[in-house]
Amino acid sequence: MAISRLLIEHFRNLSAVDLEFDPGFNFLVGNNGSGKTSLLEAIFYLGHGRSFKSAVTNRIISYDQPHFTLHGKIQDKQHQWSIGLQKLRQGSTLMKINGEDAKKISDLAHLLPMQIITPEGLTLLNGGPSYRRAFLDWGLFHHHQGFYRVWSNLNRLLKQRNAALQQINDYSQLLIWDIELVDLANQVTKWRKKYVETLKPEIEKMCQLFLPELEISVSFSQGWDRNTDYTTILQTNFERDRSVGYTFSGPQKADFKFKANGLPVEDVLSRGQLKLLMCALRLAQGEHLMQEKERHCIFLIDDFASELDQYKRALLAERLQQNGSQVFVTAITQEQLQEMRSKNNRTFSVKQGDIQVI
Ligand SMILES: Nc1ncnc2c1ncn2[C@@H]1O[C@H](COP(=O)(O)OP(=O)(O)OP(=O)(O)O)[C@@H](O)[C@H]1O
Repeated sequence: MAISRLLIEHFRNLSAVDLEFDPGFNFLVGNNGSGKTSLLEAIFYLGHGRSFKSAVTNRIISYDQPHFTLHGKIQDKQHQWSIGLQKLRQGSTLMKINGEDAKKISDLAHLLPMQIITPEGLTLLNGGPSYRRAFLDWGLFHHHQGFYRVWSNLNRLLKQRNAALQQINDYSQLLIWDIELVDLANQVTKWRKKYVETLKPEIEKMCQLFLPELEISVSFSQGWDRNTDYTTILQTNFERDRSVGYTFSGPQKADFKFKANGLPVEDVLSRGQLKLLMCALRLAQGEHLMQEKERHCIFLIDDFASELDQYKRALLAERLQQNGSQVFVTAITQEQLQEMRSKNNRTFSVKQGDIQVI
């Protein structure tokens, strides 16, 4: 999957951009504040319906403009799609796929599997468990067609149960929710466990390459005691859940943890090592998708040079070239990109929101 052309209107400081990309490497070079990250953010927005930087969409729309518009042409070996997304300041979103209205952002997300390697992305390792659940669920979303429906139902049901907990005083009143909740929780957990099992060898291989000096181990916790069935957990936790006002245990508490030589990575690794581990995880997940589903991810790499030494930069470049994905990389100067140069690449200069091919 690759973006061949992208039109952007009123997205941060990118007021009018029309670019044709290389299916391989695309380098974005420019000074601080010129608009490099904004371009990555626009691509990310097209595939997720949200930003990786800001939760408030109105801050992304160019100042004094009523909306932003993104329009992309996407292609794989056999197919081509035209996708569009417009976000209005008063809140509504319009989405189109091949000229037809798209109802759900998940339709766009299916077309554009993406991996980001940005400073914000370090939350995968040093942020809360929700970031690591999102990592696993990203994989399940792209590997299992039915995952999104089950996952959405699970979240909806948990919300309803939490609201009900504040109003009832007898567990029997919750049973109607819990029978369905247990089924959904078990299904999501079964998928997550299986995914971790199949991804683990890929992660180990990639960690050997990027962090050979460390022994990285991964572990999955499902969100409740693994020796007790979820039905029993919900029943026995009822009074506690009622007193805190939400469902304390369950798949909404699952985590996927990483240790280096037996210690939590966020406590012992340097920032550069954390960045390398993040690269290893993102690459492992992208390559796993390619092997299982023959689908290429698009890699968005912001501030590529920072915190990586020359050798590690070359290693990341080599690995990305081998897997044949489309890659977008930002840097302040062209020199920082020396290790990334390959046959297929295009370089863009970014100056105050104006982007030109060099
Ligand atoms: N809603 C908006 N409307 C217009 N401009 C904006 C908006 N939000 C942010 N900006 C500006 O857009 C510019 C784009 O910043 P961006 O993060 O893309 O820079 P960058 O080239 O990645 O810089 P750096 O190398 O410092 O990371 C900044 O100057 C910022 O102040």
